[in-house]
Amino acid sequence: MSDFASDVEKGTSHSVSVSEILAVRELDVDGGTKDGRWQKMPQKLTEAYPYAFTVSYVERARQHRWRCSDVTFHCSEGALCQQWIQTIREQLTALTNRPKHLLVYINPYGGKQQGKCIYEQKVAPLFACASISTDVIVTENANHARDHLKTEAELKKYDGVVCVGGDGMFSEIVHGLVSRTQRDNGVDQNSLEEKLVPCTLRIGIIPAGSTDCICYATVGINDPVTSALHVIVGDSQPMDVCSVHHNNTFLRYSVSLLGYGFYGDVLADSERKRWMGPARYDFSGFKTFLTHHHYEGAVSFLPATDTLGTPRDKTRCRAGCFICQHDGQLYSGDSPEESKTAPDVSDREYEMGWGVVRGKFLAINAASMSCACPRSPKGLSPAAHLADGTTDLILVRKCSRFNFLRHLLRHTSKDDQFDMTFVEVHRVRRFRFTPRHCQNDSELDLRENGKQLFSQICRDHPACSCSPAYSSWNCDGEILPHAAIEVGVHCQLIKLFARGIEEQPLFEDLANPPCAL
Ligand SMILES: Nc1ncnc2c1ncn2[C@@H]1O[C@H](COP(=O)(O)OP(=O)(O)OP(=O)(O)O)[C@@H](O)[C@H]1O
Ligand SMILES: CCCCCCCCCCCCC/C=C/[C@@H](O)[C@H](CO)NC(=O)CCCCC
Ligand SMILES: [Ca+2]
Repeated sequence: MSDFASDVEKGTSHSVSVSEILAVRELDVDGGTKDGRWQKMPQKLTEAYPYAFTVSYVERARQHRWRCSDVTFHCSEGALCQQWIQTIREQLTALTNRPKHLLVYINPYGGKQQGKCIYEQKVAPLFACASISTDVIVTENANHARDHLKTEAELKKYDGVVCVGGDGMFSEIVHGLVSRTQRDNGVDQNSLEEKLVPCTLRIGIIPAGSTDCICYATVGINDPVTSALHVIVGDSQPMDVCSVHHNNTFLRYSVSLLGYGFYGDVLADSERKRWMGPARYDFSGFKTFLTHHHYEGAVSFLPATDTLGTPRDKTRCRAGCFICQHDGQLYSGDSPEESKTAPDVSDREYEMGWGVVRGKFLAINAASMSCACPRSPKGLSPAAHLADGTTDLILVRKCSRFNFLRHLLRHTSKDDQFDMTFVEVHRVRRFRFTPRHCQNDSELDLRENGKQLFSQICRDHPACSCSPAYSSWNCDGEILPHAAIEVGVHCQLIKLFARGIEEQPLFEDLANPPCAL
């Protein structure tokens, strides 16, 4: 290296894995790069080492953030300099997991309506630097991206799909890709018994929504630059997808939260307040908490008895998760923790391996992943796994407002939100919900009429404390039209440009990172 000098401080060292190099650029003697960028160089240095190249690489910053850093190497011989550039380029080309051509959908109306600006200012320059070419579609209406992917998009041209938006926008991409894959392979989505065919294209999420829990729970932070860098290095994170059915008819897919009662009511109320932006969830959350409605019905579920780990253990799904690497097919040898610590199950019946719980519920939530988000950094089910083929079914029975508030607040602290007598949680592969007052096909009519009747009565009697018969299902931020549903988990049906949350080094001193090459 005697023919080289780097612009990194003398005496420090810095190693970068090739897999985290983003690009290498040749510099002109005057500091300009071939792609038009310009860099100031000390005159003494350029005299002794007139040839130079710059390596852009991933640098880790605080709280799971990734940043793009540059280091420039100066060289006295042009041929040697070219050799280095050539060798690094060859190494980068050999990384076959990296995308070269991407299809990008931008929702200009998600979150704070910053999607377009976030993409153009923070993401597009990074993709260009890494020589990734893109076809960009700014959506014109809801379901534009879904329908384009389902029917028109020439998927063979691409190495992945990127969505700029929130969980709802991601859900559109999932619906488009999964439906297209099943259609191309002749698989009937309506049958819960059918094994769905996994999607080959990976999906990248550039967070620009209101909750962005899928990004947060797979990367550890909602930061567009970090997510773009995970796309560039070609990360891959498999994810479970739930299919939701009603009367043997497919309704929707869910990757994060399926919530009836509290989260369904929050969503139904918040949809009318989209103009408020992300704050609509705080407003509707508070309002729904005050209404304190409960809903009666029966939940049947097929417990995942053959997996290692339970919803109450302290292990967390992190990058390279051992449990997810085995598709959730591991058997621990111990009896499941839930059978040791199950709360009052007096009204539960076991039939053919299925459990049944009947009662009045404030919330019925199924979390296929932790659902961690800035509002709740540990999430609805902190020990849930991204890709183990199970979902955590959380049943919150009717309790006092005070106790429900304690339960909700525990989502924001270290305390265990499941350690309460009125809460139970089961790791399941399938479940069904049947609301008490409807068990036939005319459910929807009954529901619509019932809702109208109820809201009329309650408008007439504002102090009324009774609950309506039905809530709605919140399916990743979309309202479902039916209360009675059956749900099955499809293990690792999709893949993201992510790697799961990386463990933080114990003694990280990021204000003073080690640096030199
Ligand atoms: N051009 C568009 N006009 C109107 N709606 C759109 C458009 N493009 C997408 N949508 C819809 O907007 C809805 C919300 O978008 P998105 O998920 O990006 O933001 P959000 O709801 O604010 O965030 P989150 O889902 O994280 O809470 C999605 O369900 C999507 O179908
Ligand atoms: C009174 C104190 C209350 C404190 C409670 C904090 C609990 C927060 C848990 C948040 C869980 C989010 C689950 C993710 C759901 C997403 O699929 C969906 C679409 O983006 N978002 C919501 O439904 C938005 C849901 C927003 C709920 C508030
Ligand atoms: Ca899961």
